[in-house]
Amino acid sequence: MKIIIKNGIIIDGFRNTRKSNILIENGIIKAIDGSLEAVDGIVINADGKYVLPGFVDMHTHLRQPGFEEKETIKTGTHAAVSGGYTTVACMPNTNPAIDSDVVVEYIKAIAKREAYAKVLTIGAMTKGMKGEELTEMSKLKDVGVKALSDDGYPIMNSGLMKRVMTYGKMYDLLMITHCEDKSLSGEGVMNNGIVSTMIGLKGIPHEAEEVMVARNILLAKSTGARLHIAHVSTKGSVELIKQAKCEGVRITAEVTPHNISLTEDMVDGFDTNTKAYPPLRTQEDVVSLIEGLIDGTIDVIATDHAPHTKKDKKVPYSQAAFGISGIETAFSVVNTYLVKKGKITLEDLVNYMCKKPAEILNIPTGIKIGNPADITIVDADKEYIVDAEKFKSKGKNTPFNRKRLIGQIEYTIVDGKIMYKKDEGIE
Ligand SMILES: NC(=O)N[C@@H](CC(=O)O)C(=O)O
Ligand SMILES: [Zn+2]
Ligand SMILES: [Zn+2]
Repeated sequence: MKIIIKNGIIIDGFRNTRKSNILIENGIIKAIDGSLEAVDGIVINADGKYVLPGFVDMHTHLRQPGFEEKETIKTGTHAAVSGGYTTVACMPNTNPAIDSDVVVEYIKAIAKREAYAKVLTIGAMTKGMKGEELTEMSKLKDVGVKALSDDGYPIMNSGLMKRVMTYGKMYDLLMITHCEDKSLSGEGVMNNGIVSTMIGLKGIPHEAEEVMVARNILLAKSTGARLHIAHVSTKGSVELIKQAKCEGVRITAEVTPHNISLTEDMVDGFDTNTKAYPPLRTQEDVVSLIEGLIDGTIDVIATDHAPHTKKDKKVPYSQAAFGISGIETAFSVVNTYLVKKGKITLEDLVNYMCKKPAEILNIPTGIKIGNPADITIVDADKEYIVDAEKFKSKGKNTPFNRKRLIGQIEYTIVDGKIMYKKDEGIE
């Protein structure tokens, strides 16, 4: 099957932006040429649109197996392509956790049958994510996990974390850490500060994150493991990561779209859709996270797509589940709050949402001849009002509901197949 994408502005991921045409054949980018003529295949008119490499999300919760009422591999990847993502790496906090080769194979089998996007797996660091016993990393590596993480269940025991990193280094597996010192975050449900005091909710202090960022940096330094800090949310963490990079520690980091666009003030009103780990922080933190992206301290924007049911969220704030369903709004949030405000360019967005995560996960990316045809076409100026009820995700839990955002996904092409087209359900 052939597809030709005509007259779009191509941001190829190699800092070479130009107006041209792309020919896709047998799932591969076959030619990029301004003089390409129509072929006997599908012609997509991308005039006035941007043609980008497919987004890569290195932090997605697909919930299957075990929490299919929140999301499944099918609905989560349907949401992914409607958000412009062609590859997602799924976190292991499922039930059972992704802590053995059997669970990885199970996910791969379902993804092969049902997924709209490519699914990579992240294995657990400890069995059942209990923070007690290491998983069999060599087996996980053999079945293709891209990284290890106990996301959601931070490993409090430093000795154990050091052993995880020592073995992780042996198998050259990326260590993705959710940095939260439970003894400091305690019963907290939002950022600890003026707002939490005013509205009477228990706070999570910034040092709950920073203590663990610092510890994990020290352990990565001594073991030589490759460390990736998940969902960085504070100014102090940015400073610690910056210093670690200066010292040559093998470290990368990500931020979420919500942590670089919203602040703790949103919690006033008790909308449980603002509740996530890490919590929405202060304006000073937001500024520092964006500076971190710009100066290269932070490498990646990852969604931490964390779908929950209405039942999980329709409870008092303190009891609601942590997490935001974010994969369908990620592009427009980053476009609205960063690109349209002149803080970063669309080329930068491609760097944070395609290039860097693909490099860290060691998968091909970018629009160049011979690469898999993973392509997202966007209208960067189109405004729309978010309607969570229309999400493909089962999780309608978004703090952006009914907000006006700029930028819409027009097409998402995975391995040369159109997996999403705006206004048209592709089932
Ligand atoms: N981010 C969240 O608030 N929740 C995540 C877990 C996590 O990423 O820590 C979830 O699985 O629901
Ligand atoms: Zn986490
Ligand atoms: Zn997560």
